[in-house]
Amino acid sequence: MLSLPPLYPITDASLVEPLSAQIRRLGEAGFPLVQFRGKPLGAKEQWIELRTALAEAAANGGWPMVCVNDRADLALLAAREGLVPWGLHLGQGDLPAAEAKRLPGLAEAHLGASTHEAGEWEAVDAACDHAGVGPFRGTRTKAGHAAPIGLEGLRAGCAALRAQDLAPVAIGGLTLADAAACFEAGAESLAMVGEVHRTDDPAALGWEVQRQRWRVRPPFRRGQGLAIVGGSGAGKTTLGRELARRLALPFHDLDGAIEAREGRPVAAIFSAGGESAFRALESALLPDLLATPAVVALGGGAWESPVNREAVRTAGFAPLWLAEAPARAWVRAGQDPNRPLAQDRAAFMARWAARQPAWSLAPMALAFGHSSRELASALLDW
Ligand SMILES: Nc1ncnc2c1ncn2[C@@H]1O[C@H](COP(=O)(O)OP(=O)(O)OP(=O)(O)O)[C@@H](O)[C@H]1O
Ligand SMILES: O=C(O)C1=C[C@@H](O)[C@@H](O)[C@H](O)C1
Ligand SMILES: [Mg+2]
Repeated sequence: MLSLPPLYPITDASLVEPLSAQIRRLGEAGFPLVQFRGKPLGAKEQWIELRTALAEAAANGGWPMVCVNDRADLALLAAREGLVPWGLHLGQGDLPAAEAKRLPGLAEAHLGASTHEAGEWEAVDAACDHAGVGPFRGTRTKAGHAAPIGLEGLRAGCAALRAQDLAPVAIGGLTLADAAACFEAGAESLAMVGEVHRTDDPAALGWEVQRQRWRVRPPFRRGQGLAIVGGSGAGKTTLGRELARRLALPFHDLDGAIEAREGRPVAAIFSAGGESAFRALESALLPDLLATPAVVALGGGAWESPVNREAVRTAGFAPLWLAEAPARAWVRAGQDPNRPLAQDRAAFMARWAARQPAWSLAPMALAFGHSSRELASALLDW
């Protein structure tokens, strides 16, 4: 099943703040995925805002990922400009997902559907990988909406979607107080409009919703090995060391293990044999670190290799994507002399954007500005 963030913010076109500014602000707050909902604005304004938002995200490591609501035409136009959105969310009356998938540039886009009742829950277009389930309750942000489904409806909808391997997204007037019940009812993610724009601290809201999800569905089992993946400077080594200490498991840092084995720093390995020599060492050493349960922090590029991903899977380790905002990671790792691929900001961001689809195969952990210690505590609070 597709891995989604615990909280999925949606833009609100009734606000004075332009949609592109909302997306920038939510990305900076630490949200990896935001839905661009431009209704009821006209096509011209929606297009300007969408293009601005996608261009800004592209220059910032593909963060946040943007899912376009309703407008396959605008998603297509964006893709034609090389600004392929993360996904496209389609309502019951919009272009069918299977047709949207045929549009040039959108074959890889994540397609979502809106579902409101039995019948719709069981018959989602096979081209989709996630679907909204709602409305949970009546909401002022959507006029003429379907009847509220409440907790029982949500439970039935989520079960039907999960049976089709679709990630269920609860939606419709949700607040923080609903989070635990919605996750217990089977939601993978909570979509919010009102609550996320009402608060003056959306990061705190995102953090609390994440905690609720982990309490209901821990991202790994005690005793199970953990493989932390994500970009350079995300904090994998720091978090990994902290988690290992608290779990009383060994800690291995893949970069550190390579340096110990080779007797020289990462930068020296890169200058002597190039990136390919380093990648070969990564793949050769990783299985040793996965031999017994441990917390393993992978290097920034290690998860791109299908061989390494398969090694983690067959070892029974739980992968965890430390999904940090790339702008924050750059401040920490940028121009570090021992990080050869973190020297030029534009190249760092382009690489981050290219790697994000692979990282996002793993369940994510979001820091929202918290320290590694706080993140470790939240991850173990179950
Ligand atoms: N949550 C956090 N808040 C603030 N600073 C952090 C956080 N996590 C890590 N840092 C700091 O950021 C820097 C980079 O962290 P770290 O080395 O753990 O990243 P990494 O993901 O392992 O990077 P790489 O892939 O290059 O090995 C360190 O100085 C660390 O102390
Ligand atoms: O982003 C990358 O590809 C890298 C990140 C570091 O962790 C090291 O593994 C090395 O510098 C390569
Ligand atoms: Mg590291």
